[in-house]
This record gives sequence, structure tokens and C-alpha cells, in this order.
Amino acid sequence: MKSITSSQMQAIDINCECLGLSRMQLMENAGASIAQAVRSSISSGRVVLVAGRGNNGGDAFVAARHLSSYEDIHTQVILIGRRSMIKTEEALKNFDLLKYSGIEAMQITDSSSLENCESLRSADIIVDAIFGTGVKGSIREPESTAIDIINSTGSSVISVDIPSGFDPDGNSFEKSIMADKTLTFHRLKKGLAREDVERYTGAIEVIDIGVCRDAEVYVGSGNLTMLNRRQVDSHKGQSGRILVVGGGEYFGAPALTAMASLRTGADIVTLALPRGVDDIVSAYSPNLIVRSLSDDRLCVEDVPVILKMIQSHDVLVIGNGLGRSDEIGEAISMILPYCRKVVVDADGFAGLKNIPVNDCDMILTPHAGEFSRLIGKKPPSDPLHRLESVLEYSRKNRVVTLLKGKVDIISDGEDVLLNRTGNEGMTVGGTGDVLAGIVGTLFAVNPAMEAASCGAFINGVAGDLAFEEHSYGLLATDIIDRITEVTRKEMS
Ligand SMILES: NC(=O)C1=CN([C@@H]2O[C@H](COP(=O)(O)OP(=O)(O)OC[C@H]3O[C@@H](n4cnc5c(N)ncnc54)[C@H](O)[C@@H]3O)[C@@H](O)[C@H]2O)[C@@H](O)CC1
Ligand SMILES: [K+]
Repeated sequence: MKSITSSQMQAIDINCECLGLSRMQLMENAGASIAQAVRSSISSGRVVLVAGRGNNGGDAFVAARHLSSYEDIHTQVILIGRRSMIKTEEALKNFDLLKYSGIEAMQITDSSSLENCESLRSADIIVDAIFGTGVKGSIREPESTAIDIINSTGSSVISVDIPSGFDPDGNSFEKSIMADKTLTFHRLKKGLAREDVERYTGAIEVIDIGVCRDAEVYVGSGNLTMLNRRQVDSHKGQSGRILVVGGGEYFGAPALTAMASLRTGADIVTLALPRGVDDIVSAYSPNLIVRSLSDDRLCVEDVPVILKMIQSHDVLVIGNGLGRSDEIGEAISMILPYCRKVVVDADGFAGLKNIPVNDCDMILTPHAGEFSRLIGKKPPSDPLHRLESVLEYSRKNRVVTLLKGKVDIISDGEDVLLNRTGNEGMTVGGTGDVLAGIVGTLFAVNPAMEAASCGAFINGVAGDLAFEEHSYGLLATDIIDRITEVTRKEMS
């Protein structure tokens, strides 16, 4: 069964919100499912729900409200903390609804009161909602004591989402609730998918809470929250040093890639350019560092110089405007094995003779025609088979592929994401070069799949903003001008 990390779950949650499915709705579904599970475990008795101050606790407040309608079940809520300490709007609203269902919530702020709490020790079922995926660092008091007491009661324990204290991402943890049953939402969390976790989790059940399919299938604002942020104290170079090898046939393409890269936040962008292109691009912007190659096209003799430059850069973006010839292809195929991280675009595909390239983390950004040449046949036109062919190609060649189209398909050979931002105005020349620059920069500080999928999303949203103003007259440079508008809003 597919498992996800806590940050993937958070991304899905934000994507749902953007689509109009509120966190409140998801919490309602989560809480109602918990109540149903409790109800099917006992027909009468005492149920105590122990809630923390986050949304895991919020799920328990909802569950308690649903349980209150069963006369034979005595429902009690213990909030660890005070009402004023509840962290989220959704949890607070659901806490406030408890009194209208006749449920008095105890508010306990210290360990000794928990130790003396008689109702906790006499529960038939304890619902553990101290924390879920939001747990961080070592467990503080009084939560730590709460975990110990719950584990010592001998009552049947149902954990909400994950046993409190258990690490959702599979990292080591200090202590955890030992549950009889864990009801986890939407998908198995990565930590729950590990072997030998049953002594913490008991039986695990994955509960459907009504997440929209598209929130998981399409890249959205939520996915951008998974990107690494720039640190306030970061110094020059830490946010990406990008080397662009392009130009020869064209001079605009590498300049667009480099400018998009700078606007996405790269610290240093260096261009290695054939003779003739170097002067033109240098004159285009003083922000660009240009190194001149020996000939008017990329050639095998220049490979050692480029390999040296690769060492002082995080990512190589290769292909934009190079032109095609056997020698260009040969030079690229000599360069690729020495890259740690590379984005291959446009004429760069001619160098992919020997993939997979060992130890090279590679993103390919072909359009449909280029992808045809890569797989040696026309890609299927129906969406499902097209998606499968991208998945298969990526798996076989150990690359991340971003197949550009009306709907972009991004795959690392294991997962597939789709991107539907962007518009028909973006068929103008140069937009692919812009995309390569955005993806390259994100790749400097993020895994390939995140860089490619979020790069496609940012490029498309910037393109949509440009389209609002310029309609079918939009230019690739208009997209570059709007990258910061997108990243400021989406990644602040
Ligand atoms: N993401 C989603 O789509 C959904 C999430 N839901 C619930 O929301 C949960 C995540 O909620 P939150 O992100 O609010 O986080 P949690 O409710 O898991 O935990 C956050 C709370 O725990 C405290 N805390 C964290 N680490 C601590 C430590 N080491 N010692 C003491 N206190 C600590 C924090 O101060 C905060 O009050 C999920 O596990 C799930 O139960 C559900 O409502 C359904 C939808
Ligand atoms: K929990």
C-alpha cells in the first residue's frame, strides 16, 4: 500500500483547501470515522478522549460530539492544556461545540493533575489524540506523563492518525502510545508502513476522509510548501549555483534560462557559451556571469573546461539553444557522467546515449516531439497510457521526466504528478527555456521530483499572470517578470 510523509499529507491538505474543500470538512469526516470505530468496539461504557492542542485534538472533539448521541456511551474529553492554548481555528471551533452537545471538557495543564485523574484510569476505551503528524522533538510535560499513564491503564486504546509520540515519517522517537488500534487518515503514513511497528500501533486501518482526487494528482500550492526555504542566515551560494551550457545555434535561449534561474532565487548563474553568443548575452544583462568557450558551437575540446566549472556549481542546465550535430551530442554525453545534478532540455537530449548515467541525478524536460525521440516511438495520446509511458521511461532510465504539454506529466519512475497551470499563450518560443531555469534553481536545494513538479507549477502560474495582461501576445520574458510574484505569494 502506498505510504506518504507528513509533509505530503500537509501538501494534500492545502491543495484541498485551494480546491474549496476546507480543513473543517476533513476534520469532520475524520472525527466522525473515529466515533464510528469506537461505536463498533463497544455498545456501552466509558470513553475518554485525550486531546492535544493541535488538529489531532480537533479530530477528537468532533468524535466526542458524534459519540454524544449514543445514550449508553458515556463520553468525556480531557484537553491537555487550556482552551486559550488550542493552536488552530478548526480545533477551537470544535472544542467550543462540545458544550452544545452536553460534553464538559476537562482542561488539565500539569502532570500531577493527570496522575490524579480518576476518569482516565476507569475508561473502557481511551481515544488517543494528543498529537498526530504535528509532533516535533522530545515530548514535553505534561504530554509525556499523559502517554505514560495511558500506557499503564490497561484500557483499550484507539489512536487517532498515529499513536501519539510515534514518528509519522519513520524516524526514531523517544516514546509513544501503545495502541490497540490506529485509525490513520487518507493514506498510510510512512512510519506506519515500517515492519515491526504493530506493538505501537496495534491493528492499522486507513480511513477515507473524502480528500479530492485532484489534490493529490495535480501539483498545487500545497506542494510548494514541501520545498526547502531560504534560511535567513544563508550566505552567498547556498541558494543555488547554476551553470547553464547552451547557445551556439541561438543566443536568446540560454539567456532566458539564466534570467529565469536568477528570478527563481539562484545566487549565482554562470553561462558557458560558444563564441559569438558570449558577447551578446553578456551585453543583455549585467547580472549574468559569462564564460566563453573556444568555438562557435559546443565542441569536444571544451569538455574539460566545462567539467571544471561543474565542480563549483550545484546544478548544470544543458541544451538550450545549442543546436544539433554529432559533435554537440558527443560533447554532452562526455559531460553528463560527471554531473551530480543536471537538467537536460532541448538539444541536450542528443547527449543521452548512455543513460542511465551512474550517480547522476537527472531531470529531463522534453516536449512531446522530444519525448518521441527518447522512447523511439510516438507517445500514446490517451492520458492514461501517456502517463504510463512517462512512468516507465523514468523508471527504466532512473531519471525524473517532466513531459511538457497542455497537462504536464512528471514522474520519477515511482510516482506521477500532473500540472495543469499554464495556458495556450505559452506555446510561444522560449517558455521551455524559462522552465529549465526555474527547475534547475529549485533542483539546487530540493529533490528532483519536487524541483520538476513545483517548477512546472510556478512556470505555469507565472504564464497565467502574463496571459492576463498580454493574452496571445505574451513573451517568454513576460513569464520571467512574473516568477517573483508567484514565489512571493506561494513560498513566503
Ligand atoms: N492534514 C490533514 O489533511 C488533516 C489532518 N488532520 C489531523 O491533524 C493532525 C495534524 O495536526 P497538527 O498539524 O495541528 O498537529 P498535531 O495535532 O499532531 O500536534 C500539534 C500539537 O502538538 C504540540 N506538540 C508537538 N510536538 C510536541 C512535543 N514534542 N511535546 C509536546 N507537545 C508537542 C504542538 O505544540 C501542537 O499543539 C493529523 O495528525 C490529523 O489527526 C485531520 O483533521 C484531517 C485532515
Ligand atoms: K494520536
